[in-house]
Amino acid sequence: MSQTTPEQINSSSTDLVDKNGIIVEDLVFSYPNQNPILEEISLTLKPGEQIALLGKTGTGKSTLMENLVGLKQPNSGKIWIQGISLEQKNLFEVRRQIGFGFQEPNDQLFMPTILEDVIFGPCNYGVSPEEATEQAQELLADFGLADVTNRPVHELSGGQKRLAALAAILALNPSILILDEPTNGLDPWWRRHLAEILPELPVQVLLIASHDLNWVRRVTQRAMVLQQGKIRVDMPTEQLLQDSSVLESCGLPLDY
Ligand SMILES: Nc1ncnc2c1ncn2[C@@H]1O[C@H](COP(=O)(O)OP(=O)(O)OP(=O)(O)O)[C@@H](O)[C@H]1O
Repeated sequence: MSQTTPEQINSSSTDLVDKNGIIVEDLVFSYPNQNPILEEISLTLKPGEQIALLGKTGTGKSTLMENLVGLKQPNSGKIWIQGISLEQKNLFEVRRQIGFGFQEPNDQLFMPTILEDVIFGPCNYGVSPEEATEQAQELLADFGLADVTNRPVHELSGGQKRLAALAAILALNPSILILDEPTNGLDPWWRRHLAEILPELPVQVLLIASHDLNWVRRVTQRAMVLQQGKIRVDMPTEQLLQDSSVLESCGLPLDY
């Protein structure tokens, strides 16, 4: 069991280490002047789990993930990340734990070059520029981007931007990794390589939203399907992908 942080000691009695991983209780979220897109969602993602978040286009996967990382505020409900209640006063500490990959890398890369993007987070958390630069260059080389580290972001391909965004996330050594459609724009070699490296990362919880069902099968053991505001299916990924009737009923035909 990990050590209790000062935030946990100072927080209410419910913010205890037994809420490690991700815990969501009765989360409701709606966009302004709309019916809730997420309705009383409760879930527990335990340390050690690798989970797929599936669902038809527009069901709210990105919205749920953005709630989990504090980018959107639920109408009601509670979220704990690694035992820390997700609320304004804890946001800096919680965000330190989480790596979040946006569906659109352009939403993430905001510095003139990808090298600056990758060193931004570590420097923000106190790593020296020299150390951050050395680590960033290694990470970018690992992602096949050594030749473009100083090129303006807008000159990179879609796949290169996605890999650079992933390098920027991993530079912070997150304990929770949440990725929104991480294979979009990647060629088969990189899709396979990601399938190999993601499960080996030293993260406690890996949560991936994807429409790439066969890829998800290689990376996750548990799959949740979001449908009409609720988690309708929560079962082993392999079992779900062998059950065409459940997949069809969730609007997720395997062959397309
Ligand atoms: N800023 C916003 N304001 C109003 N509605 C929004 C906003 N962002 C998303 N939505 C709506 O919320 C719903 C859920 O969107 P979301 O992007 O979370 O779905 P998704 O499951 O991630 O979809 P996809 O599989 O296409 O990525 C959609 O109907 C979308 O149009």
